Amino acid sequence: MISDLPVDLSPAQRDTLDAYVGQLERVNARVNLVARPAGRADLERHVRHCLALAVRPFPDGAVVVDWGTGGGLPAVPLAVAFPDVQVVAVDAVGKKTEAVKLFARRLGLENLDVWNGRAEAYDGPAPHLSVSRATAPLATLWGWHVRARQPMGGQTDGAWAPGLVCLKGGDLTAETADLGDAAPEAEVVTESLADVLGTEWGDKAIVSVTDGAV
Ligand SMILES: C[S@@+](CC[C@H](N)C(=O)[O-])C[C@H]1O[C@@H](n2cnc3c(N)ncnc32)[C@H](O)[C@@H]1O
Repeated sequence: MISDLPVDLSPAQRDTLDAYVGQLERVNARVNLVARPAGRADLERHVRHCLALAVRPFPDGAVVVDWGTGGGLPAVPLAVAFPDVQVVAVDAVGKKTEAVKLFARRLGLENLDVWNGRAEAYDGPAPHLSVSRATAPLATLWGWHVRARQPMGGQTDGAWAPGLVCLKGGDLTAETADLGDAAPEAEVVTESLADVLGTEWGDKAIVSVTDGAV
């Protein structure tokens, strides 16, 4: 069973994540969903990475859009961890969104929807929060979020504030500066994953972007 998760999950949720890893491994053999190597241990590592976003809860009832979900990362792990959140997995590639639809059906994830198309043209359920991993620079992600978002109508103590929460790696100086130029009102907070997942994750971070809108 998948271990060392940065969040407490029930045995049933862990079983679902295990089943997801199995499905991803099988489908990835014919549709390129996750970059190789993509053996079971690699895929479990991707799930662990995505669940770092669960260091803070997403508010119950929130719509959370995952821009550029690929094989469902982080959409699927978040839908498993937060059954009271509606997650929408967005990707431009139809084969990928078809695979994520299959996973949602097979895993019984009723809170996971899928939208196929380019993020720039998204007209699915409006996000209160957006998430993303390895898809686009911060300024682009923030632009997609702001164009599509709806107000949450308040903030939940301890939970992520309405806005963008994404997983990033490497030097973020240029990306953050570009976001500042495009959206001077945006506030960026970067948290090292070393604190969440251990020191070997020190080159990766959770980056959250808000602008005071709730
Ligand atoms: C490197 S993959 C990352 C996939 C997944 N988030 C992960 O962490 O494994 C980037 C994904 O973003 C999608 N993508 C890139 N630009 C996009 C856009 N403008 N609209 C929708 N999807 C996009 C690609 O099709 C691809 O599946």
